[in-house]
Amino acid sequence: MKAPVSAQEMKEIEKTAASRGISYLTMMENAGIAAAEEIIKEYKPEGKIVIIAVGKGNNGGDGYVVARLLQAAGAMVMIIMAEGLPVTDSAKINFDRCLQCGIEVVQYEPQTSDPFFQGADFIVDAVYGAGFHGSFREPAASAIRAINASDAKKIALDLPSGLNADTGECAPDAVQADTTVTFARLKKGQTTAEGLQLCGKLVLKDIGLE
Ligand SMILES: NC(=O)C1=CN([C@@H]2O[C@H](COP(=O)(O)OP(=O)(O)OC[C@H]3O[C@@H](n4cnc5c(N)ncnc54)[C@H](OP(=O)(O)O)[C@@H]3O)[C@@H](O)[C@H]2O)[C@H](O)CC1
Ligand SMILES: [K+]
Repeated sequence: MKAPVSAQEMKEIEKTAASRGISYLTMMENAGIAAAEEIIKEYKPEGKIVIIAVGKGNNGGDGYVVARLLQAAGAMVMIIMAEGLPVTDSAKINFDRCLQCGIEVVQYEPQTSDPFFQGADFIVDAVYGAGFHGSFREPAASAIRAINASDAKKIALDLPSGLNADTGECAPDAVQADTTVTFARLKKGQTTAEGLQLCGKLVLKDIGLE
């Protein structure tokens, strides 16, 4: 198996792939397809309630792709934005695609959103991935507490939100995942005992970068 990488090393691998003609949008689509395949195989979400919690970066972008694919697979999907609208180009495109598919996308608001987290069969954690640093700030902090408080099975994309990709340091209240689907390479933070524990079952998926 290839060596685990830091967030910066992952960015370099993505940059090299981009220079070979794989667009960032394709990388995001491949990541979403890989995660959705694993969720469908492992959890059979057809007819189940799936809440996708998204951040504003590319991890959130992966979440928008997963939302579209799980809806196509027959799940009842709703997206909750924990940090507002997407800010990266690829995430914005996938946000628009979700709207075009008629997927409900709402802003996290504790009173209305927490019951959705409580009633979900599955929660996909796409709030933060390799770009996370520091500690949680509101409103994401409350959304992440609600995710952890839910009995739903939790699937994290790339890393559980709150796990530092480089150091394995875990923010207080970091998402405790049942399964983490990580893309292209393991991240260094997933090799520490605490980081690995937070990931639950860790699944590495090739997304065609190397
Ligand atoms: N590995 C691959 O080949 C691919 C990975 N993809 C996915 O992209 C993410 C990494 O995306 P990135 O946009 O770099 O980072 P994140 O989405 O994890 O988060 C970045 C945003 O979150 C903000 N942030 C970070 N920490 C905090 C915090 N403590 N509080 C509030 N906000 C925070 C950050 O803002 P800053 O300006 O403060 O840095 C960003 O806005 C990777 O994990 C994969 O899931 C791609 O899909 C392509 C293929
Ligand atoms: K995540």
